[in-house]
Amino acid sequence: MASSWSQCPPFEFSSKYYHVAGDGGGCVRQTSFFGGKPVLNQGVGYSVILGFGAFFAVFTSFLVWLEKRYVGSKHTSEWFNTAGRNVKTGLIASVIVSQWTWAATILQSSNVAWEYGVSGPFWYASGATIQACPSCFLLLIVLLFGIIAIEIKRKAPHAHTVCEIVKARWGTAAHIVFLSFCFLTNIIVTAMLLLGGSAVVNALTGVNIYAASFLIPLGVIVYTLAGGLKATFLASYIHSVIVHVVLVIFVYLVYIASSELGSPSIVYNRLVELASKSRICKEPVSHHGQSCGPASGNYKGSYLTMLSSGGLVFGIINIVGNFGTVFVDNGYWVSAIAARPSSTHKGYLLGGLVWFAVPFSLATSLGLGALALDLPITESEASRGLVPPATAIALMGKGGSVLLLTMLFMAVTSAGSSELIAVSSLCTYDIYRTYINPEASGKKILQVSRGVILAFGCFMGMLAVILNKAGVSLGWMYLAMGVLIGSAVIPIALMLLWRKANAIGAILGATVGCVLGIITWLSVTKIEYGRVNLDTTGRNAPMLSGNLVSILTGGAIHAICSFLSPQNYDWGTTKKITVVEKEKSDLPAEEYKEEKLLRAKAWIVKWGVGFTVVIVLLWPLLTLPAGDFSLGYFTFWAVIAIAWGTIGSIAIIALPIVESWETIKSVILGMFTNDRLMEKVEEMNLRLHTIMLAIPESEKIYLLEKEKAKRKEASEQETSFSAVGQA
Ligand SMILES: NC(N)=O
Repeated sequence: MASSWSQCPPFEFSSKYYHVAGDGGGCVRQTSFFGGKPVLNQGVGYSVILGFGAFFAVFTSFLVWLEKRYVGSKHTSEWFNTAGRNVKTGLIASVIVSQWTWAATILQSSNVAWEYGVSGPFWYASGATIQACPSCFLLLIVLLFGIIAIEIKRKAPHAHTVCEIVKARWGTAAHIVFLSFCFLTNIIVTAMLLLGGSAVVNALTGVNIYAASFLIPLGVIVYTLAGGLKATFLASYIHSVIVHVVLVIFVYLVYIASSELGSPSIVYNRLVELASKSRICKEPVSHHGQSCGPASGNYKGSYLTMLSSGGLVFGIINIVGNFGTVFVDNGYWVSAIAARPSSTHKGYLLGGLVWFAVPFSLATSLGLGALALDLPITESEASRGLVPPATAIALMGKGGSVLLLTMLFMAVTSAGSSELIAVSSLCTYDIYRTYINPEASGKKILQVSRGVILAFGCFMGMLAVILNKAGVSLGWMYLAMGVLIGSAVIPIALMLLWRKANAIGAILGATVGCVLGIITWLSVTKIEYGRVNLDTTGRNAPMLSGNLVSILTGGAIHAICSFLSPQNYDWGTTKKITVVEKEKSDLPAEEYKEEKLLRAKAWIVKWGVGFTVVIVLLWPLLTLPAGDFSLGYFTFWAVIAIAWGTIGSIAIIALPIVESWETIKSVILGMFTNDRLMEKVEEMNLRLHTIMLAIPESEKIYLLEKEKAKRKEASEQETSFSAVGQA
């Protein structure tokens, strides 16, 4: 393990990233990993963006058509925007996973692993509060939203969006305020998707970053336009499958199969060696912003510890921002609305547990892998999300970059299509139907929904171009999101959970909390660093204070106002929100029964709290005595990452197929045989027979009509014969 630091390269395994200076001036590290040179050619980049885009546009539209043709679903505006409120557990879980898997989930999680070591992926996946209790809040956020999802079914069963519920409960002023926060959330999430997506496509293939920003949303617009929410759900499943297959490949590569790493003990030994205090990190053996030597702010400078102050600060910022992007993103409300009431809670729990593996297992592999390979990644490359592509290239060459590109494309497009639907339903139901045309027909609603998808899709591209031009990075946006939208989280959650919560408190909490959060963020930046720019505002201290002030003051103001003047609301008006097209539902009425929904709520609270205690208390508490991990402890950690990734992937791939087997069978039968048609004819016969039994005259009328039709036919034949005879 003892290396001679004066020799070049300092480590045999990373020799390709070092060279001896021509003037004999010693060892020089490569100044960056990518060095502006793409690994793949532009043709591959355009093929992935346009090829996958076109494939998904055609394939998903075809699946939706098959469902219409052989399963008999009617494509009304309600179906377009709520998928019939009948989506089952497995598909809901897969939707939650793909909707919640952003470019940042793949890229930023590995960035924090590269910065803080093992705590980074855990903090990303779980979010955290205090060092003594590095908790599982991100998972908790999804679990908590599971409770909200059940409350929607109980208290606003016909709602289409979160803002419809706000208006029904708190009136127009609150509606306008929360509509603005919801749009802001969609814009922030969309911006992050395209910033991460375009940066990686550009770094790996050299495709122009602005062209990538415009072309990535193209395929998504087409299939979302064609099939609405159901299309995004079907595409989400396929995207989830691809993301999880690639995830498992990378995890196994780093810890089992790769010739460069290939076992937890190699990764462990390398991480110990790289963080050694005796390592020389001066120019030009290493450059400013590259990882070298002990990790600052970590216990004993180790990458193998949960005791990391940087990780802790990131964790707190993470929890605030992610509360915002779940609770204030209409996309999650739309998914909850689309879920079959008996599937909602299980779908959210399963989705939350499976999603945990994406940042945790992937970043424990690719993020730590980047460190263990001593890659010369720079701070700027890491902030743009380029840690995982660097590791993928180092381990697998071009194949790795194609896999990573594919995985990222899936994440960006599936989360992007969910954002399209989220914005489209807000514009359609909360602006058009509420303020412009309250009597709008289903057909008109469908037209407006599609128009908004097209418009917002184009806006997505322009937004990414503007942000890229302004130099905003994925990492900066990820940390800033909680400052901007955190203040709306508690008021929006209390809307369905607390009868005393009043309108004025909600409005003041969200707006004043946001303004105070921004003032604090910028003031701390000015005081700490003397100047306010993208670099200084993106540092940990200002982001931490801005995020905390925003969410806490938002909640405190709302709570104080509501205690002073409680609304004592009974959810009467939210229950009266109406659907546009009343149609026969396939759901049995008992799906909406109060006792059943209360049982579901008790279930999600029990299991949500159970899982949270395990991950919030047991898991982190067990890491405290470990301090700087031993080899055995790290091996156990890596095994958890591998197992969680593998089991989660199997569950999310298999369950939707098992649950929808009857529908799949029915489509296949319908496509290749007449069995389905015959089944339908038999069912119609049975229905007619039942009607005739119930209304005896109907049989007499039917026989008379039949006789009349026969006589008519005979007389027509006679006329035509005599015409032929005369001729
Ligand atoms: N969805 C997130 N925070 O990756």
